[in-house]
Amino acid sequence: MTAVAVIGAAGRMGRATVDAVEAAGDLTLSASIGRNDDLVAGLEGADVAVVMTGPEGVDDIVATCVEQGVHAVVGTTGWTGPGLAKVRAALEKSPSTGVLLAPNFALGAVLLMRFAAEAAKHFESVEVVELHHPNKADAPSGTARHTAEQIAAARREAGVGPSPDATTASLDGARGADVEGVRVHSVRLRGLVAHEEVLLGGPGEQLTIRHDSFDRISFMPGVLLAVRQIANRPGLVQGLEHYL
Ligand SMILES: NC(=O)c1ccc[n+]([C@@H]2O[C@H](COP(=O)([O-])OP(=O)(O)OC[C@H]3O[C@@H](n4cnc5c(N)ncnc54)[C@H](O)[C@@H]3O)[C@@H](O)[C@H]2O)c1
Ligand SMILES: O=C(O)C1=N[C@H](C(=O)O)CCC1
Repeated sequence: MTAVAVIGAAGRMGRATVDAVEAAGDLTLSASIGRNDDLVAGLEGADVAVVMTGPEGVDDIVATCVEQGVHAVVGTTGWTGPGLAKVRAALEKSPSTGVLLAPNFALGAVLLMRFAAEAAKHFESVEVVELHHPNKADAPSGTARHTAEQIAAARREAGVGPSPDATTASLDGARGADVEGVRVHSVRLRGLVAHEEVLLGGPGEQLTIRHDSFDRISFMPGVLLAVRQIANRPGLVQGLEHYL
């Protein structure tokens, strides 16, 4: 049995993860850890931690997991740069521990990113639109950022130039955020869960690739897959696509 601690257990994703772990015959829930709980005590006896907190302080949480020798499956988005350096430093001292940073655990979203990177080599224009519930803390979504990065890398490798754009925006933000030269637009709307569209344009045609998570249950097969595999994947891995 793999013992799993869920960090951020009282949140939307944390609750779904606790239910999924409890329903899995080969996993046991060793701790449900909330904001005011002692993290180190909560990690005692855990093989894997699933981190589903907000972005604030998540670098310290993941570094603590690594220091305790507990593999970390991290769903939290909206943190990059210096935070990641902290995690890398912890991993240097504990190289057999695994950390997976997965901006999206839904299989369909992982496939959307793969298809979008392939398609973006063949179209002049590409932009990303992400649409989420209004309680989301960060923008752009981690998925949209990861999608745009993969699109940018594929276009660079294929020698495709920037998307044509003669517009001068008269208001800041009108053209969205620029992620490695790819425009990313963030919508926050009551009623939504997590959705993304990649719009690709060429002369006389458009291809739209869209993924919808209507329920957080959509993320759970990916979370469980990661929990089951992470012991065999030491070091830092970014993106669930590397586990598929
Ligand atoms: N990777 C994915 O597939 C995926 C899917 C959905 C959401 N997310 C991301 O997961 C994160 C959580 O989303 P949510 O909708 O569940 O948010 P949420 O606000 O509902 O839940 C976050 C929870 O974390 C708790 N928390 C904050 N700091 C903590 C700490 N130091 N220790 C323990 N608990 C702490 C909060 O009290 C809250 O209960 C976000 O970053 C979101 O973008 C990722
Ligand atoms: O609900 C959220 O918050 C989500 N966040 C992730 C992201 O930022 O990409 C994945 C989808 C849901």
